[in-house]
This record gives sequence, C-alpha cells and structure tokens, in this order.
Amino acid sequence: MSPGAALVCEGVTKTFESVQALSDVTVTISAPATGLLGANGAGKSTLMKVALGLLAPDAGTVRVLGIDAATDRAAVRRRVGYMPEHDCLPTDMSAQDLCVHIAQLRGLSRRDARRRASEVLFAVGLEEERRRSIDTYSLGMRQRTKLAQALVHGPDLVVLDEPTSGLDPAGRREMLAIVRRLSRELGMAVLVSSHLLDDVESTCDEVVVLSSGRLAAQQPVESGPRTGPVALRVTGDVGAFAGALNARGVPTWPTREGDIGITYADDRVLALVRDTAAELGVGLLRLVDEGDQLEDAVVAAMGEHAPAPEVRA
Ligand SMILES: Nc1ncnc2c1ncn2[C@@H]1O[C@H](COP(=O)(O)OP(=O)(O)OP(=O)(O)O)[C@@H](O)[C@H]1O
Repeated sequence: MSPGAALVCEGVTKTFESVQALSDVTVTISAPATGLLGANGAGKSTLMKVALGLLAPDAGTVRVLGIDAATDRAAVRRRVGYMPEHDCLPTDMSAQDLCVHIAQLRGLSRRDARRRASEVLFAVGLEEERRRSIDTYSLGMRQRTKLAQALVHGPDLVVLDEPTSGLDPAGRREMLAIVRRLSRELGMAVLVSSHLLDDVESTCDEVVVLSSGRLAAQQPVESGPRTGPVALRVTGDVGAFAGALNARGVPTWPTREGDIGITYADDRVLALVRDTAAELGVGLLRLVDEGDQLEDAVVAAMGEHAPAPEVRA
C-alpha cells in the first residue's frame, strides 16, 4: 500500500440488482484533498460507502487509512468522518446534542464531546443556532450540521458526499470555503464528491473522475497562475462592463456561451476586471480558463451523462 494513502481500492466491483454501480475500480487516493467527480449515477456515493465499510463490494479490496474497511468498521468510524448526501438528521434534537451524542459514540468522553461539539459548530458557522431543534433549520444549516457531525471526533479523513447539494450560491461559497480549510488549515485528508468541476477545482489538489462506474481519469488540479483566453460571466449590464474594460485597454469579445472573452496575461488584468466590476456594480459570477486542460480532460472522461450500465436484461 502507498504510505499515507487515504484510500486504496483494488478491483472494486459493486452491483445492485441489475445495475453495475462500480466496475473493477483500482485507484490510490493520497492527495491532501481529492475531488470525486462524475455525472449522476456514476458511482461516487457507492465508492464512498464501500470505502467506509457501509457497503460490501462484490469483488476487490478497499483500505482506508490502511484499515480494511470490510473487517474493521469500528476503526474506520473512529478515524474517518462521513457527511452523507441525503438528509439523515434527527429533527427533534439540537445540533449541539446531536454532535455530543455522535462524538461519544465515536469514543470521546462526555466532557471532550461537549467541547468538540461547540468547537466544530462554531467552525461551521452554527454557533448561535446550535441549541435550536434541527427541524427549525434551513437546508444550509442542515448541511452544516451534517458536516459538523462528520468532524466532531477529530477524524484523520473526512468523506463528504455532495456537500453543496441544494445550497444557494452564498451557502455554496461558504460550504466550499469550509471544505477548503479542512485540508489546508486543519490538516485533514478530504475526499469530496461533486458533479461540478468548479467545486472540485476550488477545494481539491486532485480530481478522480468516475464514469458509468469505472475510473475514467485521475489528474492533479493545477493552482498556478493562468494565462490565455478566459471567459467572464457577470450579472448586470454586460455591454457596459465590456465597454468599460475596452476603455481600460482590455480587449473583449463575446464567447459562444454568451460570456465575455478576455485574454488574461497577468494579475494586472484581473485587478482591472475586479475594480471595473466594483465601480459598475456588476457581479462577477464566473471566471473560466477557456484553455483549461483539466476541464477538457474531465469533460472527455465524463463523456456522455450515461447512467451506470445494466448488467442484466
Ligand atoms: N441501494 C441501491 N439499490 C439499487 N441501485 C442503486 C443503489 N445505490 C445506488 N444504485 C445505483 O447505482 C448507480 C450508482 O449510484 P451512486 O449513487 O453511487 O451514483 P452517484 O455518482 O453518487 O450519483 P449522484 O450524483 O446522483 O448521487 C446508480 O445507477 C444508482 O441508481
């Protein structure tokens, strides 16, 4: 096994009745933060559940932090935190009580559990509301509660299944910022699934792409400076914004998707874009590197949004 690998899968196959959810997946995940990317039904949740020992594979082996997930689930629970995709929270408890309860289940004393619960709920931005019943929470607050319970016992690896699912743009940004901090500031290994490359690029060091249950690509996320053609998507008066950029010496052109194309030569251009947007009250929604090799590779690997293949008629 690779030293320090968060997850090592060899030949992992999982079939549900007539659907082959995972087909002979062999992959080693050892980056500080890894994004598991794939279309709906590509097998992301199934791979995570197999890694956590929640589902037994039909074939193949899985080691998570060096632990055999199939035979030592208690050790996996102690060292790994899991944020499931779907709502699974008890509605008649507060986030504080839930986190204390879960921390105790994972081996912490009551005193440590209460201290950790307060810390993680503060870290995810639920300090004020932590004593309220979960049934009064918004979707964003529920997502943050799910994240807090995954972190409360201080895991070495945290597995997050679609943490931005259903969130509005502000909630999504906040969630991504928290996810980024887990690996970059708190030193936890992170495995996060998404069907959005933007989410993975902004939080991860590596991307693993699943397509129809198969490993389709594994690529580093480059964080170096970008140059070349870039597409901007903005709110407000797009024409006035493009005109103002032109007047400041930044040539623009309309892209096929209706965005504003510019050439990004250096940070001066980005500063001009930012200042111009602020002056005109225009919101910057998206800045996409048009020559993005990662995006090209991921789009090619994801292929058609094909569902998992049927194995029986
Ligand atoms: N318990 C189950 N019973 C039957 N089929 C299942 C079960 N769990 C998953 N599947 C099927 O296995 C395939 C992979 O599902 P999985 O949930 O792993 O995909 P995913 O990439 O996480 O998708 P999504 O982004 O929609 O959550 C899908 O076709 C799904 O319908």
